Amino acid sequence: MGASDPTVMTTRAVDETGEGSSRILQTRDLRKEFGGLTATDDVDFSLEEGELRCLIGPNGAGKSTFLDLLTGRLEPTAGKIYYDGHDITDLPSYERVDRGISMKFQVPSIYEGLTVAGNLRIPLQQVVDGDEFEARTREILERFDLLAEYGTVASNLSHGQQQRLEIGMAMALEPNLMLLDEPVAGLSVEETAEIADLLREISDDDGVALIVIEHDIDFVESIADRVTVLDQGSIFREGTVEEVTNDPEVKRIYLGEDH
Ligand SMILES: Nc1ncnc2c1ncn2[C@@H]1O[C@H](COP(=O)(O)OP(=O)(O)OP(=O)(O)O)[C@@H](O)[C@H]1O
Repeated sequence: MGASDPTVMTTRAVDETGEGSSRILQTRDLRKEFGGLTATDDVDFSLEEGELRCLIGPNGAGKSTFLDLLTGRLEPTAGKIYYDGHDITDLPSYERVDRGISMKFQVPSIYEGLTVAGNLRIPLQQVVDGDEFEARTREILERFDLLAEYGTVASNLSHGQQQRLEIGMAMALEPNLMLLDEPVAGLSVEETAEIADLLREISDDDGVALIVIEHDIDFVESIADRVTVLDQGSIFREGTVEEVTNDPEVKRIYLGEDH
């Protein structure tokens, strides 16, 4: 996609009015500089509703910076972010959350001193009335296989359970787009498979679009609809898992020749 491509301009103009596009997210020339370093280099990215996209790339490629721009944790140096047809570039994080963008960061952001149910109540109280509260808490805990841990203090959960709780907390907000930074880092094979199943379900059954940053290429292969490869702040390749993992240039910069 180039800035001079007239079809891109037309699609985006329609998108801004919210008409006729199934894209949940688009960025336009999105740029982030840190001093003299360009971490995000004029990125044009788009994501369809309900799509599960993995973001891969070498260390320092700009993956976390890109996600932080989408969440509003970082302000872009230039460029635009469109969500559901609307320009959200200048919206603060909490308004993005209100509009349906949920985030799960690399470092678990659960409250370790609260019980599992207590953690879930924090996002739930933003969306559910008193009457439904308890039923909805139990429903989510059951779905994320945590009902037996209802009263457990979160610091006593396994790492895999903590990750599931945090994804459950993100889902409690009934998002349309969920952003996850390395959700299976440090998990066992079994725990990783559980998270893979959950993320596929969230995309397939709930119709939530997901962007998942991940280094574990086997995990990427098991979940992604499409993959975006970032390198030096730019989109290097985009395609199906097969297209991307079989690309000799991607193998060279990222996967290693013998993958
Ligand atoms: N707050 C910051 N101040 C200065 N430079 C930063 C800051 N955050 C990131 N960078 C730099 O921006 C570049 C992109 O970093 P980023 O963390 O986005 O990459 P990444 O692809 O997520 O890497 P990794 O896979 O190692 O997490 C790196 O060169 C990094 O050192």
